[in-house]
Order: sequence, then structure tokens, then C-alpha cells
Amino acid sequence: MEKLIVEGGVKLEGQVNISGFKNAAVAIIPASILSAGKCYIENIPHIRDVYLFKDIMQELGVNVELDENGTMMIDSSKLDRCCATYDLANKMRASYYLIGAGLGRFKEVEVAYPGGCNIGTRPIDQHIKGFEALGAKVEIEHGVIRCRAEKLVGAKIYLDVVSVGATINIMLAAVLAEGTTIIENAAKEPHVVDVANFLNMMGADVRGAGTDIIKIKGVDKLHGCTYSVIPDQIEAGTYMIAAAATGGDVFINNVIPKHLESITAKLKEMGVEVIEYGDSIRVKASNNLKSVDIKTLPYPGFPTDLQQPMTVLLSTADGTSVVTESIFEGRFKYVDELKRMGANIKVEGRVAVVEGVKRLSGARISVTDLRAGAAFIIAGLIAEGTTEIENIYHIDRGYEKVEEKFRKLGAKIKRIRG
Ligand SMILES: CC(=O)N[C@H]1[C@@H](OP(=O)(O)OP(=O)(O)OC[C@H]2O[C@@H](n3ccc(=O)[nH]c3=O)[C@H](O)[C@@H]2O)O[C@H](CO)[C@@H](O)[C@@H]1O
Ligand SMILES: C=C(OP(=O)(O)O)C(=O)O
Repeated sequence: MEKLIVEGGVKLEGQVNISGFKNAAVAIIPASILSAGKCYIENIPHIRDVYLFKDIMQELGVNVELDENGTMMIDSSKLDRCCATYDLANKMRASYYLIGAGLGRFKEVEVAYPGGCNIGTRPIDQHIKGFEALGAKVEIEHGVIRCRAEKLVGAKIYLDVVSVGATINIMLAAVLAEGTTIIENAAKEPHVVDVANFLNMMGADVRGAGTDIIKIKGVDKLHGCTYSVIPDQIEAGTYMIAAAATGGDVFINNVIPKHLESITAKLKEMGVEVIEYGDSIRVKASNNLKSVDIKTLPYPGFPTDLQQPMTVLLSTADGTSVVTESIFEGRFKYVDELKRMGANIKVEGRVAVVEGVKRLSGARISVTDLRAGAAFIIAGLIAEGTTEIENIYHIDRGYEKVEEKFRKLGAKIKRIRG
């Protein structure tokens, strides 16, 4: 078992380059099977979820190669059905995109129920509602989701909750359907737009992604293409928060500042200087951070995926902050571990009341999910003494070269076996 050992007390300084967006990559990779042509996807991060998806695709019979520079070649010309077993699909959330993509291409698909971070109940009823509206018959038996359709026909689908996964999955199923599909109350997250742009690059006709109404005119066929994944909004936000937490001065490069506006706004409210350049952001912090209230919301609101790092930042700010998690009811599980480091946080349901303390102290802690892992690294960086972080495979799901990037900023962090 690998662990991360973090020594606290260093102000982060220097430059960090942000990788391709995990949540876009893990949708674009399966989306590529909608075409039998070759796709070259650039800026794919070298992370565990991508490697898992590569395994899933290879197991399905797709030819996939990923080079060191992050270009993935996907050739699904030999694929004649889409069937993903429990062992593959259960390892990650995004495996559910094989349902939309497989249904779109073959009108028939079998995928085991998805896994992913344990942060709440995470139903998929809105995905199913969308597939059914397009004409598919959906059955769930023995943990396997089976969808079949004689043909898929465009429909108007109103999502009862704003769901990134359902929006993307319905887009995937609809691009080769007959007629026009309209998704109302669609998610507007940057990766929804990225997937739509990728689909259009393959010859699809998707309009309105990034607004809450997406129109998809079905086309007969898609072709291969070359596409580059957008920078990771959540990785960028994590380094912004880490810079602020350590009182550092960091240039975060290869970002789209617009995607980071909610984080920038909150950091400024706390008294942190945030300067935007074309494709980089400088975060320059002082040691006196003010408390602020946070409420997670669908984009352009504050992202739930940064709630955990943000709560760590607030744990040593002056005064009391209220953090409301409105997306995933189980996303405060990590707080018990933070308390072992001296944080003063009370959780009631979806609300955490954070009383800023003078300092955290290093402890042995265990990662509960991906973003909790990132949050614990930040906690270790601001704590007095040594923090030992266990179960770091969660972090490797979504952060490329994590200790290398933090070390380049001056952090004392190393990975050990034991
Ligand atoms: C691989 C990926 O991109 N993961 C992201 C994606 O997850 P994911 O796509 O699973 O999250 P959703 O946007 O679908 O979930 C948003 C909310 O809708 C609810 N819901 C969702 C679908 C459904 O059919 N029914 C339903 O009730 C969920 O329980 C949750 O409360 O968006 C989340 C919200 O930004 C992020 O935290 C995850 O990092
Ligand atoms: C929750 C996340 O991932 P997933 O949806 O893959 O579990 C995340 O990226 O923070």
C-alpha cells in the first residue's frame, strides 16, 4: 500500500501546469465509439480513471493506445456490440457513458451498474428517463443495465434534476437518433460543452451546450477526428486553493479562467489576490484569511468537487464559515478525518459549520474519496508536523503527477510504500 507523507509549513511558490480534464476525458473516450473511424484525443491526463477506461475499452474489443504526451488513439471499427461487466464498470462512475454511446451506435447495450466516489446515493433515473424517451426499453437485472431499441427517435426531455451525467449520456444516445432531441434543464458544466464540441467534430449536430437547453439533430453517421480535451477545472481549483491555504504565490498555467470564476470570487472574498491572465491565473495570498460561506451548486455555481479542499482552507480562516453541500448528501464523510488534525467542524445533514482554528496538526489519516484526498494534501501542507495519508489510490484516480507538481511548488511531499 502506498502512502503520501506531507511535511507542513511551506508556502507554495512557482508555476504549475494543469492537465486535461478528467471528467471530460472519461466521457469523450467512450463517446468515441459512436464512430467506427479513428479518433485521436489529445491532452488526456495520465490518471487511474483514464487507465481504467483504457482497460474497459480494450476488454470490449476496441484498439486503444495512449502515448506519453497524452494522445489517445481509439479505433473501434472492429466493435460489434457493447457489453461491460461488473468487474469493469463498477470501478468508476463514468462507465455509464458506455450506455449512451453503445445504445447510440448499436441500439443495444449491456453495462453493469457504475461505481465512482462514495459521496451519496447517485441515482441514474434521469439517464434512464432520457433513453426511454428516445424509444429504448431499459431493464435493470442483477446489477446490469440493458437497453434496446428498434430505432431511436428524437424527443423533448426535461431533466428533473440538473445532472451532468444524464445530460451527456442523453446527448450520446441522441446524436445518431432520427429527428431532433431537446434536453431541457441541461447541465452547463464545462465538460458538457467539451463533449458536445467533440461530438460536433465527429460530424454530430449539437447546439446550445453550455446553456440549459441543448438541441441535437440526429445525423446518419459520425466519422473519426482529432480533438483536444479542455484543462481540468477541478485540478486548477485545487491548486488555487492550495496556494491560498499556504499563504503562497502560485501561477496556475493552462487554465480557462472563466471556468474558475466561482473559485476566484470566493478566494477574493477571503482576502486572497487572484489575477487572471489569458490562460493562467496567479493566486497570491496573505496569512490572514477571512471566513466565507459556500454553497455548492451546478455550474456556474461553486463546484461540489471543490467543496472538500475549500473546507480545509476555511478550517484555519478567521471566524466561522458555513458550507452547504447541495449536490451530494454524503460528501462530508471526510470531516471526521480532518477533526483528527484539529479542525473544528460540526456537520448537520448537508451543512458544515467551520470554526477557524489557529493551526492544524499533522496526523495519520485515510482518504475516503478522490477530492477528500486532495483536501488532505492541502491539510497536510498547512498543518504543523507530519501528515501520513493512506488509501491514496483515490487521489491517483484524478490527479496527474500529484506529488511531482506539489514538489515543484516547494511542498515537502513524498510517496512511500508501507
Ligand atoms: C465523471 C463525472 O463527470 N463526475 C462528476 C459528475 O458526476 P455525476 O454525473 O454522477 O453527477 P450528476 O450531475 O449526475 O449529479 C447531480 C445531482 O443529480 C442527482 N441525480 C443525477 C442523475 C440522476 O439520474 N438522478 C439524480 O437524482 C445526483 O444524485 C446529484 O444530486 O457531476 C458531479 C456534479 O458536478 C461531479 O461531482 C462529478 O465529479
Ligand atoms: C466525484 C468525482 O468523480 P466520479 O464522478 O468519477 O466519482 C470527482 O471527480 O470529484
